[in-house]
Amino acid sequence: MAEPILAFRDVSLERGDKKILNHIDWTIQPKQNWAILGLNGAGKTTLLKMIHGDLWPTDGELEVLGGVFGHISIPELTKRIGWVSTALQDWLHPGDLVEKIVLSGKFASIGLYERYTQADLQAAKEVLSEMGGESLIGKTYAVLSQGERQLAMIARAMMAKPDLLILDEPCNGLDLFAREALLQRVAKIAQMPDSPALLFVSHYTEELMPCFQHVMLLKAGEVFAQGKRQALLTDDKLSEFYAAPIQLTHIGTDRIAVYPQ
Ligand SMILES: Nc1ncnc2c1ncn2[C@@H]1O[C@H](COP(=O)(O)OP(=O)(O)OP(=O)(O)O)[C@@H](O)[C@H]1O
Repeated sequence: MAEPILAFRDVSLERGDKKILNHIDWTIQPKQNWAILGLNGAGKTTLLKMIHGDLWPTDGELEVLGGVFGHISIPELTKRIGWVSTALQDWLHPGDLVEKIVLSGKFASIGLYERYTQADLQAAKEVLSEMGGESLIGKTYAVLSQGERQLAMIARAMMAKPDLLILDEPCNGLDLFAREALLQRVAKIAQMPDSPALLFVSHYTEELMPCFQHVMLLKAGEVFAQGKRQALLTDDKLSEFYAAPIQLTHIGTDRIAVYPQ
């Protein structure tokens, strides 16, 4: 059997006397795309930082892209992981051209410090166009809308041809239509023949596109439930998860929205 994209084996993380993540057992198999839902403070960002090698387990074993922490080079690992989050945007240089920001993804750098060729720059423009951002070529990052910035971030992540693409609340700050466009883009990436494994973190069930067939419900640092979306995105399971009465609305045939009752 092919090696998993990642495997948490009884992983915990403590800071002082606080258990931030508690006995996490979770495996992503190749060709699976996962979504993580959890309330504020559930531990989602901490979990992602662990996958990216920014935080290490205090207990248990963590394997990512075929390497077990403690036996792999973290800088080599992070080159294989694309990361899209609005937090990352604060680090970018707003005066840079969008295509150069996309190209920087190849070198996993903020700004361009490595030598690059015109062919590299052309490849960055092609990735940007492939992601639906052709009209952004030649613009500086500073003038882009939030939706356009997120698209550029996705192109930047894809530039490195990652094996795993983490989308950490990528719809933050997007209007209804920009959000839907971004979600459709994510669904298209999932359909690409050489698509990376996708890991999508959100607070909102309506953002979980059908390409996310697997879901983890994370609650207070523990896996409340994990598995196929049909089993988890239900009225009963989600009201138990949120410990509150909810109203669940179907959107089309395969998406749902949830509101407090
Ligand atoms: N270094 C740390 N020391 C102590 N507590 C921490 C540390 N880092 C995170 N925490 C706590 O761990 C919990 C989980 O934080 P985390 O940021 O992972 O949650 P989250 O699910 O991403 O939340 P949000 O949806 O609000 O972004 C929070 O209660 C947070 O205060």
